[in-house]
Amino acid sequence: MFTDPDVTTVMPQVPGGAGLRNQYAYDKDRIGCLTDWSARYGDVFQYGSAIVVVNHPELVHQVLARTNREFSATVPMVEHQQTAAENLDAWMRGRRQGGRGIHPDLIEQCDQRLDQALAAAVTALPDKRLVLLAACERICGHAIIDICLGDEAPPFYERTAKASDDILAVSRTFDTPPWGAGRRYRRAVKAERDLTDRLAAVLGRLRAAPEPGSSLADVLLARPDRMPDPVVAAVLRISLIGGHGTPGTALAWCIREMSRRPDLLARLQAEARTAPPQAGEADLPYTAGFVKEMLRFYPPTWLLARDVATPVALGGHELRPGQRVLFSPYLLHHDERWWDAPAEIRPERWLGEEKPHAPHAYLPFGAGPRVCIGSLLGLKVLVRAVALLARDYELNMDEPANAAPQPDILLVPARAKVRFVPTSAGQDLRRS
Ligand code: HEM
Repeated sequence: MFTDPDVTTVMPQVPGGAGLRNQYAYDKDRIGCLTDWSARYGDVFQYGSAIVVVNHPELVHQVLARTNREFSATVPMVEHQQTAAENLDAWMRGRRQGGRGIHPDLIEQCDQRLDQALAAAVTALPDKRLVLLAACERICGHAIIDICLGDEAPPFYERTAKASDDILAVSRTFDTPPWGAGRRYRRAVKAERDLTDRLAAVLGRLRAAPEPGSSLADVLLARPDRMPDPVVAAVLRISLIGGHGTPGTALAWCIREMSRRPDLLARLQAEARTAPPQAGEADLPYTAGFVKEMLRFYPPTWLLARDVATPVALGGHELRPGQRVLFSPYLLHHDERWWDAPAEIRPERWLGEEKPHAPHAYLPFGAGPRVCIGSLLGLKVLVRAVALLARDYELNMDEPANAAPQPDILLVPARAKVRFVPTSAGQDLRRS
């Protein structure tokens, strides 16, 4: 447990601050630099005057738990809001409704639809070598759009992919340069509005001619407490966008490791091939452990940020507005102080009753008031996608070892190609 010292101390600084030499070193090897600086300067240090890096689970937890108060996070755009405070308020109200919208009970109702959607998404991929990341984004994106919109899904596939790219491009990171931000921001606003308008039209049609169905839209519209349409549209819009790039990136890491590690693949195949049809996560414990381990080893959101909103003390240091706090789930997930043998990929570590890590040291979905709202849905999509691919496909990946981690806005595998070849065993199982 980390306890704040009573006395405020001077924060260690990276010598040379945010100067060119450090920026160059950081751009060459972001994770290596942050790891090295943490080892040299401790769990809280300053990089230039504006950036504070925090690398202790207890302190990161404090920052996440105090978000929307002493710390602020980027707020997704909400229509018709005049001020930042109104926007935050509207977003948090929408989030609460959205949290209800993708409640576990509702996700359960979509199980069968999800399996069909995943199978259809993989089958629809061209039968040739494909860029791994793009293929995985398509699989997860299509599946989530299908769960959300049912028969209304197809016109949304390409638009959501574009909106997701445009919105990701305005996400703030350590190094986002200010130039071009206006144009990028306008593009993101336009893409998001376009989705909102199209969703409003879909909801209008579904309300006018309701059909019992199993998509998330059907489930939300059928709720007895009648959620207002703009809220249903907001839940669906954030689910479409959130369900695209990040789960796609996580699936790409799963495929890379399945291609590199025949021992892991054999266990995944054995479990998937003996699981009952419509298997739930309880029938796929090793697969679920594998997915959690992949999210530990390669957290797509490897670096998160919060801005200091009011003067605040953290770990015995005074922080002031204008400073940004950075913390890396990747660093926490690979730290021997909080994990046993973190450099090894071991799905088994997740099979026991106890959590395999120190408190607050596992953050693939963030935490606190701005935790990911799609964590349950994201996990479910990944577990079922991995089971489907292990059961029915041979994964022919070019040089998986070359798909090295690239820490950009997300932690993505470097350009690698894969071909999904249906196996005869898988086809027999599907027919039976
Ligand atoms: C493996 C899959 C996923 C991962 C690793 C992931 C990760 C994350 C993380 C780390 C955050 C918090 C960012 C921060 O604290 O600044 C976040 C936020 C968010 N996620 Fe996910 N996510 C995943 C899937 C999804 C899905 C499927 C959805 C949609 C249903 C979704 C919707 C969102 C939304 C709307 C937010 C913003 C919450 C807010 O700012 O209040 N995510 N995600």
